[in-house]
Amino acid sequence: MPDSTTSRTGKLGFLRRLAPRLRPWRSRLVLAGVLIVVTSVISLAFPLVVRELLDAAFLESSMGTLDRIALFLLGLFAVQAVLNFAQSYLTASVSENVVAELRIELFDALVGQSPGFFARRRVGELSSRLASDVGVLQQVLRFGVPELVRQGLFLVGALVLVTATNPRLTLVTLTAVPVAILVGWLFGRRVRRYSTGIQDTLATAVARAEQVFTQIRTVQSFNRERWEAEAFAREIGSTRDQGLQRAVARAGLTGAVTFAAFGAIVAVLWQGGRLVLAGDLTAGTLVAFLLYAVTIAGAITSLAGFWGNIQEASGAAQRLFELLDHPRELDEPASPRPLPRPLDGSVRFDRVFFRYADDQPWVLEGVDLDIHSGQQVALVGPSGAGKSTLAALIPRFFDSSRGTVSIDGVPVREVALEELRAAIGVVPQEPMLFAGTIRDNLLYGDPDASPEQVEEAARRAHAHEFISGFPDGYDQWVGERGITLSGGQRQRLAIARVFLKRPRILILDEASSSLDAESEHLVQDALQELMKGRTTLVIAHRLSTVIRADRIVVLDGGAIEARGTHAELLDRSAVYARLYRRQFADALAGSAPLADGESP
Ligand SMILES: Nc1ncnc2c1ncn2[C@@H]1O[C@H](COP(=O)(O)OP(=O)(O)OP(=O)(O)O)[C@@H](O)[C@H]1O
Repeated sequence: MPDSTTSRTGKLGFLRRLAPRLRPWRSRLVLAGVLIVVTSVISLAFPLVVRELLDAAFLESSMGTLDRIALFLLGLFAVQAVLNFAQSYLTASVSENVVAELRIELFDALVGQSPGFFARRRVGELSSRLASDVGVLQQVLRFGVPELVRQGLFLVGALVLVTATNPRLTLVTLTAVPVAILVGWLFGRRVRRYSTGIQDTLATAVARAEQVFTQIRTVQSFNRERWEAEAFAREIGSTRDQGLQRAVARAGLTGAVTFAAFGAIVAVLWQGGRLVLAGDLTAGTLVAFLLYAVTIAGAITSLAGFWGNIQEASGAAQRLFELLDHPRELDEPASPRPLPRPLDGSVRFDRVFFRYADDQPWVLEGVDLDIHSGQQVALVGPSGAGKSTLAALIPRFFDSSRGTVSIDGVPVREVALEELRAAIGVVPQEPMLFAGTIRDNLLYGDPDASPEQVEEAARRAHAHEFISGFPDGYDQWVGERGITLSGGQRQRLAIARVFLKRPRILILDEASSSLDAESEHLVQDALQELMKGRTTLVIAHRLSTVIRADRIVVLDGGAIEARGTHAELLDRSAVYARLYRRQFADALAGSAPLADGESP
């Protein structure tokens, strides 16, 4: 899903964006640059030494000179090897650091985005960007850029040296250049197009795999393993096909450029051979010349290959920077207003309108609601009435489109997000845990809590009993999303987590699915304990909750239809009476929740 808001960078534009990230590593880069120059000079000197060696051996028939030059060459290459090693280490250390920072920066940018941002994207795709697009950039930084510098030096150096040796032969060598440029331009664009396609389909495939793994029970219960595997295979197949097309484009690029370059060498050999035969050139000079021609040919080939890499990296970088540049939908206030201390915890909705996007219908239309400090308000209404949406506006998971939500008289938009959210505890309908130990999950509520505090919170949430029953107690491992626990256990851990957070305001979304009577009782008890002394907005699905609440608010079609106590509403609100009648049959049968996911 492209982000239209971001600027498109040019092909080399990403290097400009990377430059500030390279700045802290200036000294290492300069040193690496110096090493590249020195090793390149050694390589460039090689043909000259070879000329001396050959001419000394063959023209002067001097065995001593031959030995000395051979030894000198060995020493020179030993030095070059050491310097190359140092240069590789330096560039690797810079690229590893820069790429790690880029990944961290991207994660920071993503984790600060609103739930709406994630609702519009596939999570697996974002993970893939974080892994593979950044990986492509790493390759270019680590190998591509140093090679670009080295081969550039080879090209210029060798050209200068051959021109000094024999300008006419140089012209023959240079015939390869326009051919290489043309071919590079033609094939390079294709390489980029296929690379972008590969990264995109790979991201889609990874996103699909991730979705399947996290919802494996749904997949298996519908017997869709084969079907999912085939869909995955189709996407991977498309990646493979594009990979092959890219390989063809690349091979075409390299092949054509190599042919042009080596064609030029043959031309030099032919022309130079005639000069040697005519006595205008020594054999040593021709060999030196040939070595330079090979160097030039190699440089042109490498630079063409590098062009392909650049095209690929540019596509990856573009997508990364689009994500990095994506503006936050929820901005931190420029000069945040502090919440009063101590916080009373009153919540007020003032003519609040909300829709999820400009082209979508209103979900909330002019909601006015006052929740006094310490009050328990039950929000009821038919499915889709906007109850969860209303609750989500308090911790600013979304911003109201019009109107104001405020806490103790301070609009939530003007409070620093961290302070705002620290004041609010949320127990969702289906609490999710993280893969880790029970303790890790509880500490999410307060990383600094002592083991005693953790246990106290677990006791108050009626979780200590079952935790103690586990072989590893608080260190028991719970699987991905807490899959190894029962629904009721997960809910009680989620409640304990909020106990540790000690928020002033609570948002509860009651589970609409039924737990067994015992488990239900424990969860209700834990929630009652949690609500004590806190301002609570509970999206109610149970009669008992509604009856206990200080006030009931009936939401219908995005507007408040009625408010009052249970008895008042039975008289006054047709919507409530209807919800209640449906609930009544269930209530007689036990404490089962409402049918159709509706509130009473
Ligand atoms: N992220 C979203 N993007 C677009 N529309 C959404 C989004 N989330 C909810 N909606 C829509 O907003 C409306 C209100 O949804 P909401 O979840 O607030 O209702 P609810 O009263 O909590 O329902 P339920 O009791 O079934 O949970 C629905 O029509 C729903 O389709």
